[in-house]
Amino acid sequence: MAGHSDNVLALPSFEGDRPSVLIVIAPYYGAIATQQLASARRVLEEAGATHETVELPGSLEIPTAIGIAHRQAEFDGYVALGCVIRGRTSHYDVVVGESARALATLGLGGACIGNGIITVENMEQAEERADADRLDTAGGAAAAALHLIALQRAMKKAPQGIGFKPGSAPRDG
Ligand SMILES: Nc1c(NC[C@H](O)[C@H](O)[C@H](O)CO)[nH]c(=O)[nH]c1=O
Ligand SMILES: CC(=O)[C@@H](O)COP(=O)(O)O
Repeated sequence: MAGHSDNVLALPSFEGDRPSVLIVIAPYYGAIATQQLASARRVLEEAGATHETVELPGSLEIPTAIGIAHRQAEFDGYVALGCVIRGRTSHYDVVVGESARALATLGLGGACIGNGIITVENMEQAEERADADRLDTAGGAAAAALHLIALQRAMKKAPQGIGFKPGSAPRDG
């Protein structure tokens, strides 16, 4: 199960061209991170993807790490895993908001990223979302990355037009 969805998509198949995925995790809460990693790896392996894992101190560093890997390595996609639990100050809003915004910006820039950063009010909510037999948000994030990789590959194979697109020629005058 991935989150609250009642209509989870089937994993894409890659027909021999195995995607390579980098898992970027901030194991801020150890037991939660262990569950997230196991679930994300299970989903990636079910789809035939290869994977590597890097760790960062906190979720705020995850987008920067993915940006570095996207510029300097050859991964097809990325799974961001972390757990942010609200404290007594506004720092929660910074970590949650900025990590989500930065990941979305990287995605719009062409990185295939599944965002599995858990953002919750308390540990009970975190445990429910990290549990592969309950909400399994890490598995859902791995699946999301795989779907984006499959989409990117399908689009690259789509026939490209030659010259101008109909109706796009510059108009006189
Ligand atoms: N409070 C949590 C953090 N805070 C640390 C930040 O993510 C970051 O590492 C720090 O501000 C230095 O840049 N990180 C989490 O992943 N989860 C938290 O609950
Ligand atoms: C998400 C956080 O940064 C938070 O856990 C830090 O706690 P606090 O806001 O009490 O400093």
